[in-house]
Amino acid sequence: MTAIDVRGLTKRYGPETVVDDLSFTVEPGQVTGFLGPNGAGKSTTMRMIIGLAAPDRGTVTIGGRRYQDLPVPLAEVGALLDAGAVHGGRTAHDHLLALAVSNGLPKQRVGEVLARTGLEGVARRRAGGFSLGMRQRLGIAATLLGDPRVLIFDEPINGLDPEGIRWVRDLMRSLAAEGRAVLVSSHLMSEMAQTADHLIVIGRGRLIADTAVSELTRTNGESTVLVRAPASFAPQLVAAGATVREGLESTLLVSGLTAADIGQLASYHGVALSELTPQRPSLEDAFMELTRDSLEFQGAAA
Ligand SMILES: Nc1ncnc2c1ncn2[C@@H]1O[C@H](COP(=O)(O)OP(=O)(O)OP(=O)(O)O)[C@@H](O)[C@H]1O
Repeated sequence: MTAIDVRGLTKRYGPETVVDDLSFTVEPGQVTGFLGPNGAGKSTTMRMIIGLAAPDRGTVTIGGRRYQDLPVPLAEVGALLDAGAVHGGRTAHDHLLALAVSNGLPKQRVGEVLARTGLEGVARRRAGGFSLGMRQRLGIAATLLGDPRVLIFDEPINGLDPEGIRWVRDLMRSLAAEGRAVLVSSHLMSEMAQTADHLIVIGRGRLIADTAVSELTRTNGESTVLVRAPASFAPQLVAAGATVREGLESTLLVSGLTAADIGQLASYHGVALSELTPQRPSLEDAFMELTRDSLEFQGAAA
């Protein structure tokens, strides 16, 4: 069954429509990346999914039911929208215990989620003194308390160090491998390329793309070819209609011609190529291409 089903979701704040007729589904067993430039409406959409904001139009269901109708919400969906929202005076253990008791969840889950998030050693320390990375782990531990089938994380790697980022990435992947649906927002495309199986891309509240990660990089983004050749070849490429940029270590990054075209051109001019490598467009390139028209502020052309 579809884990999260968003249909025609619309939210206005004053005159602004910040989420605009948005429809998508989040499937179990995979990480779905929720991407968009700042202000695109990702957090607002996530807040509507878990009933923290009311849509002006449209519906959201989790496993076929509205969040408000879930008997024990934490047992169906865990959401981390703001890692800072932890009672600083409580220990990590007591924070989780209070959550478990008030939600009618078994107390032994506290030890289990502390273990899963690597917080056992600091369980008796006050959360107020935690580093950002530890607070993030504690926030994630709370989402796992009810052993939910659906998990929602808003920018979970923001501000983390490389080790913390890797830990969050591995956890998301393992949660999906257990058959859970994982929706994770980010504006870091490179991160999503390594974490997500599927992508929902939005801009100005509207759906821009709903696609497998592999498909997005295949169909979007300008493809380039890395060429290693004598410098005299650059003007010949330009004359043949290519756009040429300088790459690292005296390489040329060529767009507008295929590798086969470049090979033929080199042969025609008697140029010896020592490398000719088509570059796969990065997810970052694909994303920039997709969202170019939906950015609120565009840098002026140099
Ligand atoms: N409670 C609110 N009242 C008024 N405007 C709001 C409110 N919440 C969000 N907005 C506006 O809605 C738009 C979308 O914000 P949202 O936080 O959902 O975007 P986002 O994609 O999560 O962006 P970011 O990556 O910057 O967090 C923004 O223009 C924001 O200023």
